[in-house]
Amino acid sequence: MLRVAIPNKGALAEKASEMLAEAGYRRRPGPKDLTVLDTVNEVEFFFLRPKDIAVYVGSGRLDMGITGRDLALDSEAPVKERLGLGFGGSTFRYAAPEGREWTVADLAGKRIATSYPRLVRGDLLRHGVEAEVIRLEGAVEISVQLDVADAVADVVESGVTLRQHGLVAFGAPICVSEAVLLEGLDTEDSPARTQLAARLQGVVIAQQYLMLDYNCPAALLPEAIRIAPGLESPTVSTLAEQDWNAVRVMVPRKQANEVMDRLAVLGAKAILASDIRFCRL
Ligand SMILES: Nc1ncnc2c1ncn2[C@@H]1O[C@H](COP(=O)(O)OP(=O)(O)OP(=O)(O)O)[C@@H](O)[C@H]1O
Ligand SMILES: O=P(O)(O)OC[C@H]1O[C@H](OP(=O)(O)OP(=O)(O)O)[C@H](O)[C@@H]1O
Ligand SMILES: [Mg+2]
Repeated sequence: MLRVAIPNKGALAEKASEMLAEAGYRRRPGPKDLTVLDTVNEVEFFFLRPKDIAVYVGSGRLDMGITGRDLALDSEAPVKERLGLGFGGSTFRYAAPEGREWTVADLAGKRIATSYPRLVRGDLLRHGVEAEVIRLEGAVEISVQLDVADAVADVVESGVTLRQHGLVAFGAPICVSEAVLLEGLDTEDSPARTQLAARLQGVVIAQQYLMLDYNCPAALLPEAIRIAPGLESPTVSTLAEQDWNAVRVMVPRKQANEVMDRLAVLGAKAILASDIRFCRL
């Protein structure tokens, strides 16, 4: 039985559970259940605090886990990323009161509030900066106006919370994060482990790509394929109308409109984009 940790609450919990349900795994029956046994797929899920998940996986007591890359780094647990899951995206950044140009070197001798103390200490060490790291549980951005800290290091998603508290981010991001599927450093693949990773990858790709269908004069096909080359090679079939082809190709969701515009300008017709629900590549 594969033992897998899932966030029980917080920013990643709902999407992690939804992604596993899309991948065909059993849902948690109630919001307070701490374990779910999926006997069909030979997986037992443990619903844990996202901050603790890398610790459990690193200890070898659990085989895999879903949590944030930034949380896993801060845990310093011996784990590695098997797969990026494409949600829970954020950056982890220094920020300080607006009105002057800050650099990381300016943090020397300052008090820095954060919920990710090990991540911050490691980064300060790399920069050769000595500063006091103050560990807070949350609402870190308020610590500067309450004079508990001079600067913060925190998760930035939209940047709204920083702006609301008169702070500006500076320096390169300490971490560019997303939700990840983790496993221990020395792990052997089992059918259940390979299946979980492959199914989740199928959902990630299905969410990141669209299926594009279009009709195209045969003479324009090479140029059309240059515009949308697909993951491996587009499927090309012949239409009843002479010298026309029907083409089917996967395109990244973010580029879909631009690709459709370019195909239309080229002379393609009946360009249709549709969702992909699941896939195995
Ligand atoms: N807007 C956001 N706020 C907080 N965390 C976010 C956000 N967007 C993405 N994340 C990611 O979610 C993870 C934090 O999860 P966590 O459950 O600790 O969040 P939380 O909502 O702050 O929960 P709690 O406040 O109960 O600790 C990190 O990996 C972080 O990068
Ligand atoms: O850039 P933004 O979109 O504003 O998001 C980032 C903010 O959201 C999170 O706080 P959360 O609501 O989780 O509260 P917490 O600080 O108590 O964890 C995070 O810790 C930042 O404060
Ligand atoms: Mg939080």
